[in-house]
Amino acid sequence: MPYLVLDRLTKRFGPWVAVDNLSLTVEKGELVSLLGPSGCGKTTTLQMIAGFLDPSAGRVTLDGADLLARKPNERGLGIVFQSYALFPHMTAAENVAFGLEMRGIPRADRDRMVRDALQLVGLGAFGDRYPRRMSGGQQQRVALARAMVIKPSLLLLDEPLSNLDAKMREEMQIELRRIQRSVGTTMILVTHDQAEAMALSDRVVIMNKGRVEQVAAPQDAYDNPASAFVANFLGRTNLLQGVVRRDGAGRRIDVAGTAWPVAAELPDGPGLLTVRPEKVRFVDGGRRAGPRPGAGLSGNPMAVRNPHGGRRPDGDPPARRPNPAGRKRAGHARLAGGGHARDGG
Ligand SMILES: Nc1ncnc2c1ncn2[C@@H]1O[C@H](COP(=O)(O)OP(=O)(O)OP(=O)(O)O)[C@@H](O)[C@H]1O
Repeated sequence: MPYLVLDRLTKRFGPWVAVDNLSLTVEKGELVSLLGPSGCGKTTTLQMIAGFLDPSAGRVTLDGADLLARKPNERGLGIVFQSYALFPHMTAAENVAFGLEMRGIPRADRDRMVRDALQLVGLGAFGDRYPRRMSGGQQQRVALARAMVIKPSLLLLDEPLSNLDAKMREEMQIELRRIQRSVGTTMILVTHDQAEAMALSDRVVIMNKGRVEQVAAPQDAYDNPASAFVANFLGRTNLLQGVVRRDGAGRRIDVAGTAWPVAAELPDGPGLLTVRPEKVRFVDGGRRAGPRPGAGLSGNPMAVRNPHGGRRPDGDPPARRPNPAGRKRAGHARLAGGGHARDGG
């Protein structure tokens, strides 16, 4: 049974639907990111899990129990926000200890737990330091220690690294992943940063206008985007219009006279071929013109979606190696490079 289940979760603010029928399951120990542009409903989803917002419809269960029936402070969740929200008049250790005190944990246990938590986030020597004398990254580590010290059944992270400079953010990403792996805490991370989600997550939930576009492992979402939105949102791509149909060799998409193999489930009709710029190699009449000897239009993560129909069903990935021979292949490279590529060759 999945550990966390969001079942058709919906949040309306008046007529505005911020989260629309969102369903998701998360396994114990997973780190899943909610990723999407500003306003797509990531924080609203997190706040419904945390209990700060009541859903308009839907259910949330954690380890089989109905989470919505519990008050926020009875849910056993850890939460880390973008702003570290530390008490400025308390040392790092006192900040971490605060939640334990509230829970009535005896002093001796508390001291040991605080020490362990600060150690876990690499701040073993900083217990006596006040927040104002710590860097942003260190303050966020204290906030993380404070959330982890209660051994939460689920840790919710809302843009926790977005206040940090680029270098610190990268360090903290590595640190967060290390901590998550070593402790095995189930985590939901809200971020609008594609690279962060790709680097940290077991799976990403790509959201758009309150709805889920795709749930997949990061590389899979990049290689096999379920929609044009996902293809565009995760890195750069060229979207080429074509027509999906079946011919003697199987199902293909015809783009400007060249047929490319695609997943068998795609419906007939208009479709989009996505070609990542880094997968394009140029050739000239079969002679080498690109960086790799003998390479034509190579690689090729590409996915297709019928823009007027449903999404590509999960299952067979798109064909890996389109192989129209010789000049035809070169023609394709020119089409992609000359017509659409922003970074081709
Ligand atoms: N209290 C509220 N009242 C009315 N509308 C709201 C309220 N809270 C959020 N919204 C709207 O719901 C939508 C989703 O907001 P949400 O904060 O969940 O987006 P987000 O994906 O987290 O965006 P960001 O990355 O900018 O934080 C937005 O259009 C927002 O304006």
